[in-house]
Amino acid sequence: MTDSGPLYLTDEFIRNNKLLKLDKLIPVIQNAMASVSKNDEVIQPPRTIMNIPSLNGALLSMPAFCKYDDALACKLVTAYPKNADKGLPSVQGTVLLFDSTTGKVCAIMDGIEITTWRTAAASAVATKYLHNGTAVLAILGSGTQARSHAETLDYCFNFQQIRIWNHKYEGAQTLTKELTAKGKNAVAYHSVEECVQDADVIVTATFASSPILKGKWIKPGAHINAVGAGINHHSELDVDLYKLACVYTDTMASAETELKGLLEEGMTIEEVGDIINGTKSADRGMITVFQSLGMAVEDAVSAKLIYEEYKKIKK
Ligand SMILES: NC(=O)C1=CN([C@@H]2O[C@H](COP(=O)(O)OP(=O)(O)OC[C@H]3O[C@@H](n4cnc5c(N)ncnc54)[C@H](OP(=O)(O)O)[C@@H]3O)[C@@H](O)[C@H]2O)C=CC1
Ligand SMILES: O=C(O)C1=NCCCC1
Repeated sequence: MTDSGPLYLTDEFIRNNKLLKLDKLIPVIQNAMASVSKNDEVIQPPRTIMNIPSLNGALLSMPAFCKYDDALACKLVTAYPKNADKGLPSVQGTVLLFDSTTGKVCAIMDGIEITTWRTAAASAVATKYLHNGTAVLAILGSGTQARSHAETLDYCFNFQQIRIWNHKYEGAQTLTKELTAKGKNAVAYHSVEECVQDADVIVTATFASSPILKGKWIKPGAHINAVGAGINHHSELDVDLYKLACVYTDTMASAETELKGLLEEGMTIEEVGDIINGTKSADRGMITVFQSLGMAVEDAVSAKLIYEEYKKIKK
């Protein structure tokens, strides 16, 4: 019996062959978020986060199984915030996709495309279920996640204006120019306060280790997708903002450890999946925060989608 070994799909191949298109990815991520909040459909142990302080880096191990998509996978991902100095992405990874019936590895995939788009897709789903307005999008940060969030949220909600702030203004200008070249009404800002004033939807996607976004700047009813993980996953927003808002996350199992600081402040946190499933209802008049942690099941269902799309083009 011959075995040619697992398929290997690079980020470039996934990107060039459009194996992760938003119209297919968003429903798959929505279903994964909903499934997490139904007890029997996802197996996803809290991820291992190995911080390496001497190197200013971290390695995360993220296994998951999703019954609905029959997706069994494990992502290993690193976060090295200073990598831009070396011309490398800050977040890099590899996803192993397994045959769930035998445990055999069927594909090895680079993890940048998956991480980039599944994170933005999760924010889009959260925005859809927690918010009504759609006029102004403000993005804090101008890196990979800022880009994918601009594209994905605009694809879903067709914003009238996209505002960009970055701690280095040149980054905001560069992303603004890219968006303008794609026909968007995009504006770069020097000040966070001005950038988020009257914004309907805000994204924070930075490595900031102390708050960059304050509650007093946010208009009532605005929705925030807090994506960045600096020192921890809740370092970009000030405590006043969390106190003003209804706070949601993707999985409480990870929140117990990764959002311990917020829980210890007495904050109530709920899963977006419960809102999708209709088992809880969102108060849409309130400021809402989706504290995105990132889930292994999102990687698993994205890898499965890529694999299925790959099989179609190879037929
Ligand atoms: N929730 C989730 O599922 C995921 C979360 N993440 C997190 O999202 C964040 C962004 O990741 P990604 O876009 O891939 O990274 P990038 O390196 O591509 O972008 C990082 C952005 O943060 C800015 N930045 C860096 N340091 C600071 C600082 N001290 N204060 C304010 N801004 C800063 C950078 O600006 P400049 O380049 O000009 O220095 C850049 O705009 C990270 O925290 C990452 O860990 C990533 C993947 C998934
Ligand atoms: O979910 C992920 O993938 C990540 N989350 C936090 C930082 C790095 C990647």
